[in-house]
Amino acid sequence: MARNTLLERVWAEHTIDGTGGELVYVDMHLLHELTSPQAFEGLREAGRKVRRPDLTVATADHDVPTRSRRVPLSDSIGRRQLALQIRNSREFGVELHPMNSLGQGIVHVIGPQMGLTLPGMLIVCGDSHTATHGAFGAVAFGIGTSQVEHVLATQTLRIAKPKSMRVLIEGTPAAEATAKDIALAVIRAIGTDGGTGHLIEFQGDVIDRMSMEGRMTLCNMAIEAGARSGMIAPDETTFAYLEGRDRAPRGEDWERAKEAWAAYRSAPDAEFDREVVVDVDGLRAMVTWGINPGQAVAVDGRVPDPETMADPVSREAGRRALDYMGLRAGQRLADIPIGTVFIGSCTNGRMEDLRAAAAVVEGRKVAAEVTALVVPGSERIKRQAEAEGLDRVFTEAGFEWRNPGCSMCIAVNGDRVPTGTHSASTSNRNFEGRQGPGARTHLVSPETAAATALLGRLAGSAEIS
Ligand SMILES: CC(C)[C@H](C(=O)O)[C@@H](O)C(=O)O
Ligand code: SF4
Repeated sequence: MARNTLLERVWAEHTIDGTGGELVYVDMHLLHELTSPQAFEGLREAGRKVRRPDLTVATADHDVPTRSRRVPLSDSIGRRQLALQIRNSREFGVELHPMNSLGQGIVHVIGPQMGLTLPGMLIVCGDSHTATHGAFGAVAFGIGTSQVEHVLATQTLRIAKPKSMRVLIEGTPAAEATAKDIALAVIRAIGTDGGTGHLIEFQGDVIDRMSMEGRMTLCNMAIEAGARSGMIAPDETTFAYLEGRDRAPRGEDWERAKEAWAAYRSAPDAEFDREVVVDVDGLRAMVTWGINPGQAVAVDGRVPDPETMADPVSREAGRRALDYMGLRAGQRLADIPIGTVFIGSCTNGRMEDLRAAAAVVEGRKVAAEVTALVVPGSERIKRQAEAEGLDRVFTEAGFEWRNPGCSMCIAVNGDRVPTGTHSASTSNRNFEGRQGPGARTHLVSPETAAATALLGRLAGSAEIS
């Protein structure tokens, strides 16, 4: 039985007395347009209100077009969902950051950016990558549409506590390895079902040194290791990120909050339901070669041979991956021609990601055969990047500079990878068809995506000098 862990502590604080721990209170409910219309419809039919509109915030991200905001949406379901979101938010008094507003962005980007995401909170959203918010020491996880309705109506959720799992990251990665590369290494090590039923707490010196953006990238991908969520104990890095954010506490409240937050950590003698150590010593820039995020190797490596894999499940998955990806065992990753490069998503669409990619791109040109796009994670990030001149760095190199949204992460509004061609993408999922029918996705860091765009083949940023 787990005890004295960060998860246990936050969970206990949210358990509603007399319910045997099965009912928890929700501090922040985030909404997007895809998984909320039916939930509001349910409320309407039952004649109910939103219990705590002050703890409920909505944004438009999945369906928004990123090319031009003025053109009619090509997708009529998307158009309907966006219209319903506006109507529902008005009718139920929910704060909405719609398309073309300063607050708009991918839900997992705007929560932290606005200071809505704070240590010790219990946060839910009808979206699996809600795990991202765990980077602040919050318990944050995705829920289904019927649960969205339950939270809207009651501000509570009936749910069993996940098991707790410690992933201790050890060793010193190579300078080129980013949080994304560490995330891919973790998933490769523990498997895409390695975290099933658990909430992962990441620990170790690498985590202590990691920026908030990096921690969000890592927690974002905990879900791709099968976990319910990811979590990192708050520290000075967390506080420095939050200080002065719109909704973060201020003045004396800030001092008091910081003191309280410092206690959100697993005790030295904490017992987890499961513990694993992942060694990232010397880790290089990583790239996926297959159709799940665990099928990853160093970018200067070769496509593995499934026939040499001891585990029959991995062998079969490897065969299937090579078939879908059109790759041969032993082929150099660097020989795969890349037609599309996508920098964006809730995994790697933040300021630090855009700065890192721009530093690689600056003064260089995108290879002739590559279509490359940068989609900032939020409108504020877009404007900040423009203030820093990053948009010009990208556009002068031949990248398209888009409006914020989920975009090519999930192939909406025509932001697709052409069938049968390869993309380098900073998103988090490389499942068959994820970036369009027959699209062949390679997951990478922003730096690797940038270098790949310049060379027209998979390449780490170390290759650009
Ligand atoms: C649409 C939404 C429910 C989905 C999720 O839950 O993750 C999406 O954001 C994704 O990344 O596949
Ligand atoms: S950016 Fe991608 S992973 Fe993130 S919420 Fe949007 S569709 Fe899901």
